[in-house]
Amino acid sequence: MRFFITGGAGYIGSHVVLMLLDAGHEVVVLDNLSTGHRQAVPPEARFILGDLSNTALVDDILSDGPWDGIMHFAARSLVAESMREPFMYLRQNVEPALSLIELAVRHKVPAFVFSSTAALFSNIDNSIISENSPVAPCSPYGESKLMVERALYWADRVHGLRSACLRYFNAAGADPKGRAGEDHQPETHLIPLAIQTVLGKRPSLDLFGNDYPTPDGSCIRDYVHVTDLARAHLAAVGAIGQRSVTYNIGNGKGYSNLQVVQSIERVSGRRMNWRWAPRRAGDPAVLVASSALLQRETGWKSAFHDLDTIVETALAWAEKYPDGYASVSLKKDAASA
Ligand SMILES: NC(=O)c1ccc[n+]([C@@H]2O[C@H](COP(=O)([O-])OP(=O)(O)OC[C@H]3O[C@@H](n4cnc5c(N)ncnc54)[C@H](O)[C@@H]3O)[C@@H](O)[C@H]2O)c1
Ligand SMILES: O=c1ccn([C@@H]2O[C@H](COP(=O)(O)OP(=O)(O)O[C@H]3O[C@H](CO)[C@H](O)[C@H](O)[C@H]3O)[C@@H](O)[C@H]2O)c(=O)[nH]1
Repeated sequence: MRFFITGGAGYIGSHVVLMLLDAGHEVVVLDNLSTGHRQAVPPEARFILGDLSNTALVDDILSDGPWDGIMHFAARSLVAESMREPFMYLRQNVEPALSLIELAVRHKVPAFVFSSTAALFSNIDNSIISENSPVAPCSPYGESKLMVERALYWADRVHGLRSACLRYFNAAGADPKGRAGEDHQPETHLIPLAIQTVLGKRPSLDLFGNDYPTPDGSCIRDYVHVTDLARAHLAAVGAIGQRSVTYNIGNGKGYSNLQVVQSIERVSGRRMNWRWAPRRAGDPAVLVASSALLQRETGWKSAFHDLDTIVETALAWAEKYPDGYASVSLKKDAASA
């Protein structure tokens, strides 16, 4: 099969690219490298440096069909940043996505897979979140993803574009073979920051908020291994067929921010300095997924069930590449692309 991947040089996109290539598929990646890394895209994939908002470029790429699907990862994706820059988030996450959806319709692409998010939910009653739970984003980031989900709904109703909206809960971990990992500059995610702290690359870690309605007062998140997440993309393409689908993707188990610190200390065998800090704007207290629908309809099951096994892979990658992708050399044939 042949896929067009936006944001394939990013954390989740690069793991999906690896999985598609491993399965023998053909992949074309468009990425502006704003938060991604050229080294994250293997030479077996075609890499195009460019911005999604360049509609002429995207039109040109899609003209070179036929395609079996588009996977759209490229976005701004930081909850806290979106609370400071709401219009930038709404504009940059929604406008290029609308153009891409229109082009997918025009070029008759049979499947559109969209990176949606748990940030669609406020979850005020701290329940397990299913696809039928009420959506109520706590941040402009979550709102921007909801807008794109709605655009995809209308693209299906009016034009028959079939899509999969995959609502990832918290992606974590690294490729078990060590070929890709998480490297954001600057890093804002809890697990990589805590790993950098335990490895002595940061003096200490702030945990945002100890007054949430949870057992230890810190937020609870559902961490799903990035390779399990990648597998869900292949499963979703298989499920699309004659209809559009929406799936929540997590492990169904929540870990508090404090438990994340404890897991990293346990797995690494080292202690880290951390302290409580004020709440971070835009954070719901508890986000835990029910992925029962995805499991029932596609047979998907996570291979990494508990946080320690997820953390092990993230720690292994961080130890192998202490400066992230800056420590990874660009393969010779990729450098010329
Ligand atoms: N990381 C998570 O836990 C998580 C959870 C839920 C949803 N998501 C969503 O999954 C997707 C991937 O997240 P990630 O963590 O891999 O992020 P990331 O920042 O690592 O990857 C995004 C990639 O898109 C590229 N990009 C951004 N804007 C672009 C543009 N205008 N044109 C071309 N390329 C562009 C970046 O350079 C980067 O390579 C995002 O849409 C994000 O909102 C992530
Ligand atoms: O230094 C830090 C960083 C984070 N946190 C806390 O750790 C938890 C997880 O935060 P992350 O920044 O690691 O992840 P988010 O839950 O904010 O967001 C991630 O998962 C979401 C879905 O749940 C989104 O889609 C988003 O793109 C993705 O970055 C939050 O309570 C946050 O406040 C800290 O306490 N200290």
